[in-house]
Amino acid sequence: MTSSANTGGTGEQSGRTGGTDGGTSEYDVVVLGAGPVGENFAERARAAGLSVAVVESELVGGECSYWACMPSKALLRPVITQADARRVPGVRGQVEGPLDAEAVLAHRDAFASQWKDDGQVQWLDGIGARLYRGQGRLDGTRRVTVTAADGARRTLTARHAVAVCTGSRAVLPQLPGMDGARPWTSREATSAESVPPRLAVVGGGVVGVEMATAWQALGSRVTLLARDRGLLPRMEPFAGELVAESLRGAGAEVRLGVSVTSVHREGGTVTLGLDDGGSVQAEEVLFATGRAPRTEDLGLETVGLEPGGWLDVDDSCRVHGFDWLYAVGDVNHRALLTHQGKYQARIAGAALAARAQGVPLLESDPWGAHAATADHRAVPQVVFTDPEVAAVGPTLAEAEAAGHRVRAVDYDLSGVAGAALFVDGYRGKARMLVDLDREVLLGVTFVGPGVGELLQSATLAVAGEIPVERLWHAVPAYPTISEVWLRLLETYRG
Ligand SMILES: Cc1cc2nc3c(=O)[nH]c(=O)nc-3n(C[C@H](O)[C@H](O)[C@H](O)COP(=O)(O)OP(=O)(O)OC[C@H]3O[C@@H](n4cnc5c(N)ncnc54)[C@H](O)[C@@H]3O)c2cc1C
Ligand SMILES: NC(=O)c1ccc[n+]([C@@H]2O[C@H](COP(=O)([O-])OP(=O)(O)OC[C@H]3O[C@@H](n4cnc5c(N)ncnc54)[C@H](O)[C@@H]3O)[C@@H](O)[C@H]2O)c1
Repeated sequence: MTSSANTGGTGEQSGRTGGTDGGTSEYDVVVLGAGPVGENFAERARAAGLSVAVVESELVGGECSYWACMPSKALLRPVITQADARRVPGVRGQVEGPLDAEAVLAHRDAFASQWKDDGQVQWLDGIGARLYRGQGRLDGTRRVTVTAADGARRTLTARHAVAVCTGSRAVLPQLPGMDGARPWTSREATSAESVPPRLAVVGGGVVGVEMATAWQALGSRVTLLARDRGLLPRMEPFAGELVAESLRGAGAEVRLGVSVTSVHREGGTVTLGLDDGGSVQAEEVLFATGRAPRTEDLGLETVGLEPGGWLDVDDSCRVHGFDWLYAVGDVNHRALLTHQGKYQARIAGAALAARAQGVPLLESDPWGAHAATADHRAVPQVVFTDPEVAAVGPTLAEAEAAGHRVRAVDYDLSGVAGAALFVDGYRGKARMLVDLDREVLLGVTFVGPGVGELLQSATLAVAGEIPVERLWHAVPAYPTISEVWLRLLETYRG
């Protein structure tokens, strides 16, 4: 740790500057990528008194702020509000018309900060981290080069650590015709400025179902094409079933078990060839077919790692085989979620600080301060569709495959007074998984309107390993949707 860092300064020590070679600067920590994860890692390192350089090639705030969480949820919030309101007597008649798409898109633009990062740059400045704009690449042990847009290069060296927080990007399948098809990825789906008359969505994962929900409600005729037998294949099957039913009810076409074999654009129309011999036409096509790590142009080969792959890490998010290289957030493929990446940043930041201070033994046991245990045991996720899906921990199939003796306890949410009051004709389902050997919960899934805000109660139960006997004393308020907890526990206890 440097003395300048302890006073809250940037701790930078500069070498030569000028020309296209901007010289060398030294910091305790160099962070590659200023998405939510890089920002949080930088903040933790600064809080520990370490000097920090952050390198960003696009916008400070990352994918999440401009092309993922923020704009997608700003698009979806009006959709869900309208759908809920239409199910409440006395309100229904007041919200019958279509959404005001122009206003929704403007609301989205505001939540994406008009794709400007001034606010987040100011925040970085406020924590005393130094921002370098440009493409960062590893250049051997503890060295990073930064190439700015004008080609100017400088070198940063790290006394303690380099943290790779470069996130992920959308993957496009290699299909005949893809080159000229100008498909949407999640970036266009979250930032488009007008509503296409018809939108084909390929992929039934989270991006596919959320964007199908948003654009159908904004006025597109959506065809959702999923190659799996159900939507949201990584969640409990009833989640995808209820979301598919609702999308169809909203007017979208949902086709399951079908693969796209070709894509062809002619003028304003794109035609998708399907493996069942059929075809689909639309003005735009979104490929929501998963993510790849942003590691292909990162200089990984200079430290003996393969470019283009996910970076495998231990529970402190340190790359296997290195004592100075961390990989945090999407890029390590543990859980591709903002909140989980930020959690990793808090854990990895604490581990880095302890190591920098020479602490001899880290708290690396499960649930210790330096082990991102929740990544394995308690990852929460909300899918912002209508109905919402909120889940934490493994599904029944995953728990059984992992060898747990488990009982799934199901409850129809329409039987809960708070749910019936929430909207007319409430449709939803809850499942909790009880580990029969320890009598604690392994996982919980809720599907239904308004369940997103219930999820933290389930996360507390799972991460806290609260015994079922004690949960019995956690009395849910009447008449809220959370009374489903009582019903689940009653069902379990018989
Ligand atoms: C449409 C969509 C919706 C989503 N919605 C949600 C949601 O509701 N909730 C949720 O929890 N998660 C959501 N996610 C996932 C979430 O966006 C990611 O998990 C999160 O952005 C990961 O953060 P990160 O910091 O690891 O990476 P990113 O946000 O991808 O940030 C990485 C940063 O690194 C920069 N970078 C990359 N390479 C370099 C380099 N060589 N040099 C310098 N800088 C570099 C990039 O420009 C970027 O700014 C969504 C994803 C998508 C696609
Ligand atoms: N609300 C949220 O928390 C939220 C929202 C959006 C995204 N995310 C995160 O972003 C990540 C990326 O989401 P995603 O939906 O892009 O990926 P995903 O991996 O969740 O889903 C991709 C889907 O595309 C399908 N697929 C892959 N290749 C295909 C092909 N060639 N043809 C047809 N289908 C194909 C897969 O079977 C899968 O169902 C997820 O891990 C998710 O956690 C989170």
